[in-house]
Amino acid sequence: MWSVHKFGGTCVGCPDRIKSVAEIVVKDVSERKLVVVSAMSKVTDMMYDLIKRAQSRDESFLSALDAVLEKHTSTAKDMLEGDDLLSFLSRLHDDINNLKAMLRAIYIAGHATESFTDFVVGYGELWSAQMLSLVIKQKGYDCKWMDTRDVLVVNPTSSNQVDPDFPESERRLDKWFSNNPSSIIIATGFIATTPDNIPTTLKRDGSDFSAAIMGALLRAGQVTIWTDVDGVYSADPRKVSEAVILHTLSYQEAWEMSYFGANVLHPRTIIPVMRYDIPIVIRNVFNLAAPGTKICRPSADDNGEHVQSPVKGFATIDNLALVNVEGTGMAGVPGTASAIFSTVKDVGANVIMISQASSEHSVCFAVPEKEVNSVAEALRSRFNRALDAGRLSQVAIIPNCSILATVGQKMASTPGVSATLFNALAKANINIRAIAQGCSEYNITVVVKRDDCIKALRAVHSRFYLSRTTLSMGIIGPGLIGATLLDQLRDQTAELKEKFNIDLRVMGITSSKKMLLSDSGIDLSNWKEQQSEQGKAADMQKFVQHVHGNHFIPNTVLVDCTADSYIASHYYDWLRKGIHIITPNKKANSGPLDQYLKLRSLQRQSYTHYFYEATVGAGLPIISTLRGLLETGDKILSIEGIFSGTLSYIFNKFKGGRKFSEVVTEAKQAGYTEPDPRDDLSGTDVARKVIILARECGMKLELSDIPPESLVPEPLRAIESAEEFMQQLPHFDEDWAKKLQAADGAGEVLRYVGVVDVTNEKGLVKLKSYKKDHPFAQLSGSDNIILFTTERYKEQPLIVRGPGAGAEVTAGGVFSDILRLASYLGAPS
Ligand SMILES: NC(=O)C1=CN([C@@H]2O[C@H](COP(=O)(O)OP(=O)(O)OC[C@H]3O[C@@H](n4cnc5c(N)ncnc54)[C@H](O)[C@@H]3O)[C@@H](O)[C@H]2O)C=CC1
Ligand SMILES: N[C@@H](CC=O)C(=O)O
Ligand code: NA
Repeated sequence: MWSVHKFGGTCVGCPDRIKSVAEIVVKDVSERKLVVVSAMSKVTDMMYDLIKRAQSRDESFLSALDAVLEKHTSTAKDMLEGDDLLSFLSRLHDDINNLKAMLRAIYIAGHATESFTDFVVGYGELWSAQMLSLVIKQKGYDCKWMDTRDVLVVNPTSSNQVDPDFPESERRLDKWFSNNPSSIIIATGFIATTPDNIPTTLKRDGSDFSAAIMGALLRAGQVTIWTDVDGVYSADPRKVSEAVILHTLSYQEAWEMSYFGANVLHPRTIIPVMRYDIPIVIRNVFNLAAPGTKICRPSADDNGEHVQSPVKGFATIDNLALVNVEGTGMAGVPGTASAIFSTVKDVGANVIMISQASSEHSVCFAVPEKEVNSVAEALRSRFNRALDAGRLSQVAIIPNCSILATVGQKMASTPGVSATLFNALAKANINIRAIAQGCSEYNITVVVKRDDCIKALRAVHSRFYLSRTTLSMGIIGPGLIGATLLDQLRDQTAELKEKFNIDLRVMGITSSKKMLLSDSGIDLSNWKEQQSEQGKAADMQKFVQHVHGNHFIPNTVLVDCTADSYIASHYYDWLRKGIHIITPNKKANSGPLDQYLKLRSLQRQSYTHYFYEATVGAGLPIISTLRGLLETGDKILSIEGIFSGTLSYIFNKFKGGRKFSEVVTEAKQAGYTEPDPRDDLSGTDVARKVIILARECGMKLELSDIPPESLVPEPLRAIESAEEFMQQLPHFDEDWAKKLQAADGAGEVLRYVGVVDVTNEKGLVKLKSYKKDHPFAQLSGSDNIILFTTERYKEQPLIVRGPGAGAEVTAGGVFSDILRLASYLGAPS
């Protein structure tokens, strides 16, 4: 059984490499071996350059020819010795003399015919084949070299390609073997002959094609294509760093991948071997340990890939434009498509993909960008009358497009593949301009904006191949909650990556003064030092652009850990850009009603997520509980509770002769208060939470509809800074002591409560006294308690209770929103 190998120009680029190739050949234990070689790297270009110089009557073709001679002489001297060296050099000199004469003729004529050119460039292969065969012979093996022009017969076709004449080539091959019996043959790639014995070449990717034809002629057991990569990747590794080597591909898959720009093999290469089911193996000459990629007929246990995916790989083509021919006069008119595409053919443009909906009102197709204007012009002139009469409404061009092709033989008959694909694109906020899938189902092609292409490629690759959900995160406001969140992320990201395939990368952290940016993810163990040493002046626009513009991660989330309404005013714009938002900041949801409604309606229409569980009850599941009730059809009657961790703490601790101002200071130090504690004491923070829940229930309330009972002493309300307020507060301790005594005397406790009265469409926020056995009186620390009275929970309300403020629980609530987002985006649960 024959084994065929092909080594490209880089594999035989210098003496050492030629020696390693010889080593690989002799180590192949196959009974008989045929090795196809290209010219040494750069030599084919040097040969074309000789012709160019001679044609333009430039005498320097002589010195350029000397350089060719020198390259091969020194290579041969480095590897060969004795008679072998002498015979090679003597033949080389004869060849160079012949070339000199040929080039002189071209110089005189000022022109080179195609066959003359093919003859000249083919010398590179003749020399590399001879040198390799002599190196193998010197190792003590029987080895012959073959000028493939004696064997391989091809017919040129109209499209600058050639069709092999298999029967004639087979006949000539048999004859060649009877004259040159040997178990190792080194054959020239790229070159061939016409049936009239005129030298020709196999045109583009010729040497791979030579190897495939030889494989077919010999009915070889395998054709190995040696190159400088470990095999075929699931996507271009320069664009997708997580791309993996595919162990097997079917012929059709390899064909589709290579058509779509993946550097696999020219599709033509596959045809001859496919006919006889001969596997092609792509291997790395510089990494013999890598098994490579085997292209073959799929076997029953084909899916030895480490991830069982119906999709094998992804490829892209850039620099395309779509042409859309549209109009009501096309439907049901036979010949329209034929007229469109014959016009495109007349322009000589190549149609890369076609899509037509069954309403027949439009035909859309992709062509190379550089050809689109002439295509559109030709169509407008061809359909001039139809356009004038309105039967066609337009011939439109959509420029700057790219194709993303998803390839896999197992996609056929696997429902859900396209849904997953489109879902991954939707989640990365990528708009699809056109779609094509043939009924062979090997390939789903989508057209996207060129600027989106790499992001699209990464989104679908990670969805199918790695099922790893990668999030690019930007943290705004690293104060108490933000910094605690960063600590929690630091401690948990490795585990999330390993166990759940969730890859969280903080690409930026910004305070109001300084921002720290990273291209691959900030090391969270010392972000504070990095921020102070490398931080740049904060600039929200640049920050967002950095975190979102990073194309190597398909999804972006901004985490707003400020209490700033200015930051909240950006949410609309961010969501529109496809950026997900997570926040404990209450300002957006309790701000002006019209802006809130606009934000929610945008979010509901898009695939972008906005989560804010920590805005009410910090980490306690308040928003999610309410959502669960509403979405399952329960009817909320009222929500009542203690919503302020700060006020809960204050009234839990304000007893036994303690001073009011002291307890407030403690709450602030414990991290329960808002950045300005007056937001808590004034009841505004509770009013905001009541508004958030009321709006969640569909009530259209403004913050001004719920005037809270303020606990901020009247004279301190106008004070500028929070610090000064805290200094002045002790002056009012006596007033507070009296209030407390009054309640205590009545056997009651003070509690600051909020009520969402859904039945009467009202909200209420006030300080109330409760009997000491009331559930609200039983709390401790910063506990919140929230009672949901609903149709289903009417007799006994549904109660959520627990600490409702503080760094760890709040950051934990934000973190769990981040993980919810990851799971919405496809992370495993
Ligand atoms: N502390 C708690 O227990 C809870 C807090 N929250 C909310 O969490 C948010 C953060 O609270 P804390 O961390 O306690 O406050 P904090 O004052 O410690 O942190 C806020 C940070 O945001 C920064 N900041 C303000 N404006 C900014 C801007 N325009 N750009 C960048 N950074 C800016 C501040 O400099 C500060 O570092 C607030 O919205 C608060 O309502 C929600 C639930 C509980
Ligand atoms: N300051 C707030 C923090 C949570 O929203 C509170 O005290 O509840
Ligand atoms: Na919550």
